[in-house]
Amino acid sequence: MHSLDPAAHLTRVRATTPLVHNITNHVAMNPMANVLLALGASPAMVHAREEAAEFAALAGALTLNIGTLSPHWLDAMDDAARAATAAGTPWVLDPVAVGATRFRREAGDRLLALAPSVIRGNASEILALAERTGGGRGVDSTAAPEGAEAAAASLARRSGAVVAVTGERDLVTDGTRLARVAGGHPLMPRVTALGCSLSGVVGAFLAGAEDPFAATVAALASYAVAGEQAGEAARGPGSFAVAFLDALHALDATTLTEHARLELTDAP
Ligand SMILES: Nc1ncnc2c1ncn2[C@@H]1O[C@H](COP(=O)(O)OP(=O)(O)OP(=O)(O)O)[C@@H](O)[C@H]1O
Ligand SMILES: Cc1ncsc1CCO
Ligand SMILES: [Mg+2]
Repeated sequence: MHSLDPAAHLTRVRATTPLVHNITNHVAMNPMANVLLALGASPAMVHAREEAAEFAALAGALTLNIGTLSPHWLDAMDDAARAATAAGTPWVLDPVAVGATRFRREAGDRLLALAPSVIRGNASEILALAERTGGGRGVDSTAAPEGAEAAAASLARRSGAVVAVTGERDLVTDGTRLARVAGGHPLMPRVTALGCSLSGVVGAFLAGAEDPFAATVAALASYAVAGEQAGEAARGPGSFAVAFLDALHALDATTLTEHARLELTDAP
């Protein structure tokens, strides 16, 4: 068993069916809900400003995603983040394409100031949020997590959040510890919103977790193992998307322990 024990976190998710409140983008809405259901969580996509704060206080975790943002949604996100923090509910920020436009940069800064528990993005997004470099190609990354280690660690220290950077090999840091998570499959970035959906899965693992760093590593490890297994069955992006839901649903604690490829070290 690994010292981070991802299997214990997966077992908790399955036993508790956490309610995950998501204010996500139009593209991710359906795939993300399906991924969360396949995992064994209970997703709810609730956006209206009139109810976002009230709902966030009921949920086990909240996730905010700026992928297809509008001013009204951003206000709802702000309300939801404040309500989550007041209720002690962990929340995840997914800063989609945060380097691309001024609106996204300002939204990223505004949500970052509300103290997310975890920030999960691709390498270009984390570089843009942390140090205004690494613009990416719209929502896609043009950088690798290896090049974002120092930026992720300093963002974690500055914000108090756990920072997860995904790509071929993911990394997770709380500014002190750094974990690398290998696995997944090259077809994963060929299916839209799998990263957005992963941010939802991180939310599910945060609900009721004592150590958000270990919970985030467990979420990414579960995704990596399911992705690897789906890749064996897939013939392309279409069949991969279906196989991935099936693999996540079938994933059990023993398989996760056997197949998770984790490295734990000190943050730079
Ligand atoms: N080349 C790759 N090989 C293996 N796994 C990968 C690869 N690229 C991405 N992944 C995996 O795909 C998942 C989504 O990460 P990615 O970095 O593509 O998110 P993203 O860019 O935010 O996606 P999106 O915005 O489309 O939702 C992660 O589990 C990551 O480990
Ligand atoms: C394609 C796309 N455009 C805005 S959000 C999104 C989903 C992947 O981030
Ligand atoms: Mg993304």
